[in-house]
Amino acid sequence: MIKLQKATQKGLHGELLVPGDKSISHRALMFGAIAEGKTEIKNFLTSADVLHTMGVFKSLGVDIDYNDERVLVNGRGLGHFNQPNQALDMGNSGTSTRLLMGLLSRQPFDLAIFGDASLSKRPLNRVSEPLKQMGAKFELSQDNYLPGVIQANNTLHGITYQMPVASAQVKSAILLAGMQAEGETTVIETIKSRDHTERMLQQFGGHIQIDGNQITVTQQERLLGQQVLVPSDISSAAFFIVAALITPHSEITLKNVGVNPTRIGVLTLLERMGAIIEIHQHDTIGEPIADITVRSQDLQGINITAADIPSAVDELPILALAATQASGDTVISGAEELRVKETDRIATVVTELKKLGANIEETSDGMIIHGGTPLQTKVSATVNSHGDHRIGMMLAVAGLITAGDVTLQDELAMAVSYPEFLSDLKQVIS
Ligand SMILES: O=C(O)C1=C[C@@H](OP(=O)(O)O)[C@@H](O)[C@H](O)C1
Ligand SMILES: C=C(OP(=O)(O)O)C(=O)O
Repeated sequence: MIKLQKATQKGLHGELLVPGDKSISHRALMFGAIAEGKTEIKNFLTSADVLHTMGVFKSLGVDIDYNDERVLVNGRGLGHFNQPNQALDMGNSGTSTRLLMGLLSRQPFDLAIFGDASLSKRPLNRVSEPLKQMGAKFELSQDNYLPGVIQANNTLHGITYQMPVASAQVKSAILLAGMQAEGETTVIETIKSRDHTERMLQQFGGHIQIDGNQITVTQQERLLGQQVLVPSDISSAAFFIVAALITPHSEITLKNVGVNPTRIGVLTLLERMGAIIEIHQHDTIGEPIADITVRSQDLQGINITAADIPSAVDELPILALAATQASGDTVISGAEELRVKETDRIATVVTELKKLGANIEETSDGMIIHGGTPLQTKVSATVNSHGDHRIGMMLAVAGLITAGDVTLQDELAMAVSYPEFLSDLKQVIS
């Protein structure tokens, strides 16, 4: 439990390099492990979720060496893992679980998998169903949840799969299995989700065909170890971008942020709300990177609909906070996916922001935020992350501008994606 810091009259200032991208760090370990030769990863995120992916590969016999400068993965090639002598711990990480169910769906031995209480409530049939159509075998609690077993299996075959839900985890699981399957595997998306798996497969020398929202892979002969530079995580930068926008007299620059077009929904939505965001893009290979500068600014409410959600899915809690300070209403719809994240993020955002005086209502697929309400507590308020890192960080940003004392419970959840968040926040408070 901690007492949240407030912004001063001078606002928030400074330059920050937020940690490496979580989605890309998971994938760099995965591709490094199945490639031949060494993969060196720089600006790797050492947060709890990614360390669970690393732990899984160590249990599977992959030699991984890491220090503050870099991670070195000694790849074993596809299908050359050792049988682990314990169940694989996925912690709190949906990305580890779902991507590894695809990557490990063709192994000569059973793999028991488990996760924490939150992860054990998150649906897995969205990946197990298409993977079973490819020949994979799973035993899951109530056919849908952890704990479970990825059963021994030596053949996979390609499928064509029209995605019923916009999810990069589902798409990636199918592609990672498709790389080990006979024939072609095609995934068709209605709304494009983050494409880090596709980009990294290309970087590691794999074959992939991308035609609009249709992605096809075939069995990969061999992938070769690479140098991977992980951009700073836009999902982490988003907390500082909104903090600067809603705290008077602020100006913050975020360095080397990943601005992959499938991830920048938070920037385009804030721009629709009236924010002026300076984006200075650098030349890079693989993933685009930019320095982002933002100053405090008046915002207006907007409508956020289903087509906007995939590229901003993890940023909706912090966007909801921005909307409490905008003039007019913000209506978020088509966001039912938020109900199956680390918490039901529609319910937790609404419950916790109400404690700080926000005028916000829950709907079945989103929320309505009546903006322009100053955040304040009568005397003091205690808010709770509910064990969800993004809810904890959003509340810490809300605390900056809330009149009255705010205490945050379960702040340690932030370590899932951003262990140094509170000290970085302290650094920009003038
Ligand atoms: O593929 C990924 O790395 C992720 C995909 C998203 O999940 P869904 O695929 O469930 O939308 C996102 O919420 C998660 O934080 C990371
Ligand atoms: C939803 C998230 O992650 P995951 O699905 O990997 O647990 C997140 O980081 O907000």
